[in-house]
Amino acid sequence: MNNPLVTIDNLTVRFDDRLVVDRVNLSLHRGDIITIIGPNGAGKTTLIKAVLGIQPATSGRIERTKGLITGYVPQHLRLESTLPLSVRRFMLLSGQPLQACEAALARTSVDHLLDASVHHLSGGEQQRVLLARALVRKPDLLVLDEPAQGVDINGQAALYELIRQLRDEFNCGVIMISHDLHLVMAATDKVICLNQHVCCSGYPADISHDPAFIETFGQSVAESLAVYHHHHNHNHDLSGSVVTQNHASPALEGTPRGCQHDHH
Ligand SMILES: Nc1ncnc2c1ncn2[C@@H]1O[C@H](COP(=O)(O)OP(=O)(O)OP(=O)(O)O)[C@@H](O)[C@H]1O
Repeated sequence: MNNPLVTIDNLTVRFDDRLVVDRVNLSLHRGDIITIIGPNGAGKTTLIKAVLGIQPATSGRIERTKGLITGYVPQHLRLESTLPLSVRRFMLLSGQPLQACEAALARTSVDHLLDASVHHLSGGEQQRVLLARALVRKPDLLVLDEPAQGVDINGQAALYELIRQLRDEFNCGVIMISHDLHLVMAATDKVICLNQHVCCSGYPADISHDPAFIETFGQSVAESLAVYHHHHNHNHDLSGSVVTQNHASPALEGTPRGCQHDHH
């Protein structure tokens, strides 16, 4: 196994004493596609910002391989709407030459939009332009915050396929957040279900049966994806915090709070 691009060890992030990420461990290698799923406010964006090095840890350790080049597709593209901005100029803001920008746009199939205004792109076009900008520096690690938002269902499948191809071409690692559970199950390698702490993680075929997954996403979603059981003995309240129960196994002492179940 190659050395990890990023290692996260017991990462905890609090905002004003509010626990948002709770003792998360993660390591990301070249070739990995890791998808983080979880409810709104579960700490997903905070976690990937920590991976990017733009969110400091309250405690724990984030280690990134020396010289790591990251490409980031943020959740929202916040641009001053009164400022005229073409795709060409937006791409050049990356500091890379026009030729590299054009090649990246061609790779995500939006090179025909070079002279279009970024303010007038459709949802799908915008995501592909953002992906091109993330690619232009030939990243070792692609970090994508809901890359398929605003993209229609056929476009979503194509986008996930493109991400897989890019992983192969660039031999990079990919970590992304997604709410498109069916596509995640079909198109990613490893899934982490986050609700402040890691509720469950593993390969899609396993995680879709995990009671922690069922608890987080509901029975009907889980049933549409499949079912199987292991012992899971914690619950979450509405804020996502773990509701302590009295029957935690002594054998699991020292494991992160809320992870008192077998992992797959
Ligand atoms: N810089 C910040 N200062 C204070 N609170 C923050 C900050 N960033 C995020 N939060 C809070 O931390 C919690 C987790 O936010 P985060 O964006 O990580 O969640 P998420 O899982 O990505 O949610 P969503 O699926 O809705 O995008 C939220 O309650 C959010 O309001």
